[in-house]
Amino acid sequence: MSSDRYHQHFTVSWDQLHRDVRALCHQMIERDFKGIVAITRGGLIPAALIARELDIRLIDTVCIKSYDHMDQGGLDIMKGVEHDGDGWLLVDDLVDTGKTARAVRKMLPKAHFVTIYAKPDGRPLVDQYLTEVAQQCWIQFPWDMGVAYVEPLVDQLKR
Ligand SMILES: O=P(O)(O)OC[C@H]1O[C@H](OP(=O)(O)OP(=O)(O)O)[C@H](O)[C@@H]1O
Ligand code: HPA
Ligand SMILES: [Mg+2]
Repeated sequence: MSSDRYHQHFTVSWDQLHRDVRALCHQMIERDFKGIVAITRGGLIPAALIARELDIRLIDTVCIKSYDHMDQGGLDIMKGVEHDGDGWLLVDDLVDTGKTARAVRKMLPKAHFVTIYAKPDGRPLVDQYLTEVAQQCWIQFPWDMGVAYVEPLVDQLKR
């Protein structure tokens, strides 16, 4: 499948991401987890921020790749875990089609699965998320962006 399905962008700044992760942590404050399993690579930064808020020191990974930028390919699972996720928090940055989530759910059926952002097709696969984003929207994360000079509007209009 290709990037044709994305018609809009939802740009997330570092600051916005941090606030969104903290808001999700507020909803989990009463819970006690054995540790976090982060789904690489997108889940790593939310996992680190959640670990700090909930004082979790034990962190493992499931290493999996599905996309080359906006192009979805086959699932490449490079590393799993040796348990069923019971008592563990499973973290990814987002769920889109749900293909990644479905595969990880099979590996860790008992984990509490959270993402920061969720699109409608993948939403039923996670236990908790903070913000719903339209299916045709590409979520642009801060680690994929840089700060750039923008020409003043008057100069742009001269060209
Ligand atoms: O619901 P899906 O359609 O499966 O898409 C969601 C997955 O895609 C992205 O990972 P990606 O495979 O791009 O790897 P990355 O985390 O290393 O960027 C994202 O971080 C999720 O893990
Ligand atoms: O909307 C998205 N943004 C970033 N990575 C992704 N991987 C699947 N969907 C997305
Ligand atoms: Mg990912």
